[in-house]
Amino acid sequence: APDISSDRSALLSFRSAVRARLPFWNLSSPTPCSWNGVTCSPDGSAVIALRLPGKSISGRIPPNTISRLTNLQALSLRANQLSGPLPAELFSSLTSLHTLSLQNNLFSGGIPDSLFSLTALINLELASNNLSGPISPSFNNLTRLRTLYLQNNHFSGPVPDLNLPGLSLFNISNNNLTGQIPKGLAGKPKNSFAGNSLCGAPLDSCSVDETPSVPGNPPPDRKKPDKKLSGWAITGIVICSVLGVFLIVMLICCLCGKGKGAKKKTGLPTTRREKTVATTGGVAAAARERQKGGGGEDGGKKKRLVFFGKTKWEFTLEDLLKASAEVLGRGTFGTTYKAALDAGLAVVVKRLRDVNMAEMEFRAKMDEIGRMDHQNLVPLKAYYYNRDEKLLVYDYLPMGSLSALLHGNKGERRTPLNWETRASIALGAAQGISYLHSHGPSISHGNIKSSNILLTKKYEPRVSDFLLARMARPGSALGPSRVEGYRAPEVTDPQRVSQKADVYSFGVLVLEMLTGKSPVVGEDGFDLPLWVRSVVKDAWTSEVFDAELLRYQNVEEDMVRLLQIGVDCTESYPDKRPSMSEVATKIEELCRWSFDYTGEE
Ligand SMILES: Nc1ncnc2c1ncn2[C@@H]1O[C@H](COP(=O)(O)OP(=O)(O)OP(=O)(O)O)[C@@H](O)[C@H]1O
Repeated sequence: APDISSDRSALLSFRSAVRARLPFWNLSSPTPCSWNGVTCSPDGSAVIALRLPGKSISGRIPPNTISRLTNLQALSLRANQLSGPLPAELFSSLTSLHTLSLQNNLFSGGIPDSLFSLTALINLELASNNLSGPISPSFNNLTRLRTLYLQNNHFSGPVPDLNLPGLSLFNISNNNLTGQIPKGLAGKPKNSFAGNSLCGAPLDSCSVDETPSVPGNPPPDRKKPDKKLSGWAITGIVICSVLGVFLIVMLICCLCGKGKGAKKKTGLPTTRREKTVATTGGVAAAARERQKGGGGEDGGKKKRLVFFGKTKWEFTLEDLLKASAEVLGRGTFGTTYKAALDAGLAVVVKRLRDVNMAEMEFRAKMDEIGRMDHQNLVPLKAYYYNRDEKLLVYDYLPMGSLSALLHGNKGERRTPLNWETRASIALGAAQGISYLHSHGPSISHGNIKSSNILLTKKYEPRVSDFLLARMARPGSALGPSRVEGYRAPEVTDPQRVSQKADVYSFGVLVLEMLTGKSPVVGEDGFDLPLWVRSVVKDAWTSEVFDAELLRYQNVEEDMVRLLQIGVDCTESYPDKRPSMSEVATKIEELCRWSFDYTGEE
């Protein structure tokens, strides 16, 4: 029979064996049921869940501690520094486990067979460790499995044919897996398999030599020892590539030197972050081309940039054309460049594509955008219009976008965003959007997402790209894939995004900031608000937060409050969503409460 005092002593042995930042446990209490991270059965007779994510627990899981919690149904030790082999001892004793999360640790070696005896398992998360060896077909024993996360490890060999009807969240990306994806997994999203040497649906089909030669054969277990490249071959390839790139660069330089003034088909750089060769300037070449060619009727005033606000320094279109440009990316409305003007000033130029607006209408629209003036918006500095070329000029924000910060390279040089910064970014963005909404019920941003939240050096947010959504030609680039994750369910026409739909997108953004998960996961239909709701419903709330946020102790309750705001904003029915100004007020209250936010610079 369950005995809470023996569970209590098991927890205490665990606690003394790990010198971790464990939460406060009131040791004078006779039962552990009120201890932080501990959940008991309703009658208080046994510990059924232990959740200690992000508590700096390192080394091996101490034997004969957690394994004595034999009624445990949920165990999360994710985002710690646990190492050594996966705890086989634990798996053989915790037979009631339905959720096991050991994600983001340093476990190594293979998966012990005892794991496959945990037949009650529903959620299994072993991602982001150093696990290796094959993925065993014995996963088929875990017939109730709904989540299987094995990504970011070193698993190798073929993918077994898994026949688990309930499996909805599945990811084996970024391993060393090879061969053909079994038919049973063909319906899973592409991203689940990325970063391996796999072929077959949903990825590209296997080339002829990779498919079985006799029809009906099982998928080949591709053995490719002969395909391995020797160190010398790799060195050769690297040297050739470097030489190749060098030659191409030289060639471009020569062409540009000769071609000054001469017409080139296009001066636009094509690759991301590619620097164009000075003076032929990326934006320049194309714009100049159009001016001379199609835009011949333009004269006088029409050639000028129209400036807004108090600009200390006005530059001319010529200055812009002379500047060297760097492609920042291709967005919904065209290509975005960073242009370095003389005197060390940098601006961002958006070359609009697919905008077929009459001149009057376009200029009126620009005036409307140019009038928006708020500390949390990226102001439109200037614009240029002629029939074939429309340019928008903004300030350049050197810290880049929130999206890049959240999902960009998680290398060591990167400063993780702490709770205070994230909450302040959410607040500033809410205030910026709320300011836009205050200009009338028909005014909405239309394209709220993390790549449109730019940051200053002090990590203050500036919302960009506002009011542009309505300019996209119907059916043009505002394609579903890029914005889908943020788009409210009722939106059918991306040109008509209501304020309540903005609130929905903002809610997704808040959930993105808290979970660290990108809502734009591609064609796999991952729905961030739905996922957060399902995890919260399972009373598993602390599991949703980004591992980086879990370092910050004592703010979990505040994080849950912000999470609730994000959940409220993403209600399916627009009328149930709060207004943007309500959201801004709530987040401001939360910031004042959580870290003495004063609202002053
Ligand atoms: N003013 C700016 N300062 C610094 N980086 C910027 C600025 N404006 C845009 N960027 C960055 O340039 C890249 C391309 O931006 P762009 O707006 O063209 O595309 P997007 O934001 O990905 O999509 P969309 O067009 O739908 O908004 C993005 O990474 C964005 O964060």
